[in-house]
Amino acid sequence: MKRKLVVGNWKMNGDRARNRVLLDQILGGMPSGVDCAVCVPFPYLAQVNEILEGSGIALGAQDVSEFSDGAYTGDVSVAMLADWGVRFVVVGHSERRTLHHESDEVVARKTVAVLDGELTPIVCVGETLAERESGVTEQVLMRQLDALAAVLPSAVLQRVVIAYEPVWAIGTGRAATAEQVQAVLSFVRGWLARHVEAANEVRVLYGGSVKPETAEALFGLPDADGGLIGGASLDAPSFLEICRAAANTVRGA
Ligand SMILES: O=C[C@H](O)COP(=O)(O)O
Repeated sequence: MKRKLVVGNWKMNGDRARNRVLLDQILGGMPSGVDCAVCVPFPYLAQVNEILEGSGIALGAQDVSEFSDGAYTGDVSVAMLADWGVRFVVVGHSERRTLHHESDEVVARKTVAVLDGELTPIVCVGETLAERESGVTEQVLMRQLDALAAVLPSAVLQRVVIAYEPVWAIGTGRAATAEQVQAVLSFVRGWLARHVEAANEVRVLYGGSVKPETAEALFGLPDADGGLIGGASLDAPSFLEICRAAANTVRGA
């Protein structure tokens, strides 16, 4: 059974002093048997890279430009992220899709850029509450995933991490039920089976109000390979407990 991956997405939170305290606590309690990354705001990449040096916890970013360089004021390229030791890049988070109007095609092009730069994209997909209630969850996921397959050959697509994040569960305290999550993860796995050679090797994460109390049940689902954690990743005891839950689901299997 593959190790689970737990990724903390700090979103637009933190400052140098708080980052140091949070990471010292996390580094002091990180269990073995789980892969872990933290995706931090751009200004803190250098600081966090230095703190994480040699720790086994990977550094991640929360967005990237689809372009390699040039007149793109305010944007950050894949090469710049790699320069600071970044290994994972969240792409197409629903907050960027909504607040920055990122289309499926933009998300796909950013994913290509990340893969071209030899980093690992964590591509977020998920439906809104209105879409779920209208019964079009699978169509939405299919559209978001098909946009990736349109620009990525199968062998390259194999290297993405997919994060299923129902928009209605993000930051709301209302996590999807285990049944709801497994149904969608299995749909994603089925899509992968049609597009890549080794669908079971691709990591598929769940994100949306994951808490220490719900982590083990969610990560223990047949198609879950870990989680993308927002709010709870800012609290070291909660994040560590979520990481332990991820490690336990593998040990107990
Ligand atoms: O990237 C993380 C997700 O948006 C989940 O955030 P949350 O755990 O605060 O609901």
